[in-house]
Amino acid sequence: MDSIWIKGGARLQGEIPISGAKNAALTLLPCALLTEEPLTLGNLPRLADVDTFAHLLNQLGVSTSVAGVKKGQYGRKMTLQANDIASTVAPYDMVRKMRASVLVLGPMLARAGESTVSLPGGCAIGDRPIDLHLKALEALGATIELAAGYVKASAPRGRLRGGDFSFPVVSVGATENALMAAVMTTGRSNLYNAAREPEIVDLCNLLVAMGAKIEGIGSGHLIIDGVEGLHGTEYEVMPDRIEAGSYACAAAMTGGSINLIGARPEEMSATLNALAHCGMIIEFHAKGVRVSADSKIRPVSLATSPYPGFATDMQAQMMAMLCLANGDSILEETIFENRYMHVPELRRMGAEVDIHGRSAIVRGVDKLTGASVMATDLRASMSLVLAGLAAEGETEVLRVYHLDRGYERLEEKLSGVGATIERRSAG
Ligand SMILES: CC(=O)N[C@H]1[C@@H](OP(=O)(O)OP(=O)(O)OC[C@H]2O[C@@H](n3ccc(=O)[nH]c3=O)[C@H](O)[C@@H]2O)O[C@H](CO)[C@@H](O)[C@@H]1O
Ligand SMILES: C=C(OP(=O)(O)O)C(=O)O
Repeated sequence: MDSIWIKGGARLQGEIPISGAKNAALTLLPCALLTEEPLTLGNLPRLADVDTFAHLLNQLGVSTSVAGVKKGQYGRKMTLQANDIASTVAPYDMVRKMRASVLVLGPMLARAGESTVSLPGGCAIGDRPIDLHLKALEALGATIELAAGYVKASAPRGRLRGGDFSFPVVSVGATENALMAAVMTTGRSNLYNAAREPEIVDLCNLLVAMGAKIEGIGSGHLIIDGVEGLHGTEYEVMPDRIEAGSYACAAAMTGGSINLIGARPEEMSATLNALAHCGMIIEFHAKGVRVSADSKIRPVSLATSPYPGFATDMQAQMMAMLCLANGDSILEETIFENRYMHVPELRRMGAEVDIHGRSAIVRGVDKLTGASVMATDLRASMSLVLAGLAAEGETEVLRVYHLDRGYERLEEKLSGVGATIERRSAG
C-alpha cells in the first residue's frame, strides 16, 4: 500500500493551483441524471471520489467520457449523458465506498419516479444518518420504504408534487438531495434552514443553467418552482475552499508564504479570519489569495459550524497548525461526534492535545517530531501531512487512499513549493 513520505522543516514558498472542489463535484455529477441531454463538467478534480461517482453513474446507465488532458494540467472535463436510466438502484458496495453516493437518490427519483439506495451506515467521523434526506423527500411527495438495508423512494404517479420542508439542523447533503428532487416537481417547494455552503450555491447555479427555477440562492430559504424537464449545459466546478485552506495552514506552519491560485477568498473567510487572528498575513489579489507567516502562530478559540461559520472539514488541519502556536487554543467540534481521530496520531508526533467531549484543548509546543502515522479519514490524514511538513525529521503517512479521495496530486503540489515529499509504494 502507498504511503506519503515527508522530510519536514522546509519553508514552503511559491504558488499552488487550487483544484475543483470535491464536495461540489460530488453534487454536480448526479445532476446528469436529471436530463437526457449531455452535461459537461469542467475543472473536475482528479480524485478517487470523482472516479467512484462516475462508476456509480455508469452502473445507473449514464455514459461518461473524459476530454483529453494535457500532462501537468490539473482537473479534467467530463461529459455525462443519461439517455435512459438503466437501473434505479445504488448498491451497497458503491455506497459503502463513498457516502456521497446517496446523492443519486433525489435526482433519480425526480427523473425516473423511483430510486433505491443502500443506507450508508456510519463512518469514521460519526453516525451520519440520512433521516433528513428522507424527510425532505417525503415533504416533496415521495413515499419512502426501508427494507434490507435499502431505502426505496417513489413518486406517486411518477412525479413529485413539491412541498415545504424546514430542516431541523443544517444538512449539506439533505439540502442537495431535496434541491435535485424539487427542480422537476409539478409544484412549488420551499426549503427552510437550507444549507448555505458555497457548494450548494454551485449546485443551484448548475441547476439554473440546466433550466431550473430557484430563488433565494445563497440564503437559508430556497424557493423552487418545478419544471417539466431540464436540459444539458457546460459548467465549471468551483475551486476547493478546503484544499486552499489546508495549503494555507502549510504556509503558516512552515513559516512560509503560499499563493493559492484560483482560491476564492470570499468563500473561505472563516478560515482566513482564523489565520489572520493567528498572525498570518492574508493578501487578496486578482488570481487568488496569498497566505504568509509573519510571526509565531498565535492561539485561537474556534467552534465548527455550518457555513458561513468555521468548516468542520478544516478542523483537523487547523488543529495541526495550532499544535505549534505560542499558547493554548480551544477547538470545539459541533458537527460530527467523532472527528478527533487525528489527535492520538498528532500526539505521537509530540503534540499536546486534551479532548473533553466535543472540545479539544491544544497546548502549543515548540516543535513536532516526525513519526510513522495513519488516520482513518481524509482531513485527519491531511492534518498529519501538515504536521509532517513542519516536524523535525521524517514522517510517513500511511493509508494514502484517504488523501487521494480529496487532494489532487498532493505531493506534486507540495513539492512545487519546496516540500521534500514523495509517494512511496510498499511493493
Ligand atoms: C460530500 C460532501 O459534501 N461532504 C460534506 C457534507 O457532508 P454531509 O452532507 O454528509 O453532512 P451534513 O451537512 O449532512 O451533516 C451535518 C450534520 O447533520 C447530521 N445529519 C445529516 C443528515 C441527516 O439526514 N441527518 C443528520 O442528523 C449529520 O450527522 C451531521 O451531524 O457536509 C459536511 C458538513 O459541512 C462536510 O463535513 C462534508 O465534507
Ligand atoms: C467528510 C468529508 O467528506 P465526505 O462527506 O465525502 O466523507 C470531507 O470532505 O472532509
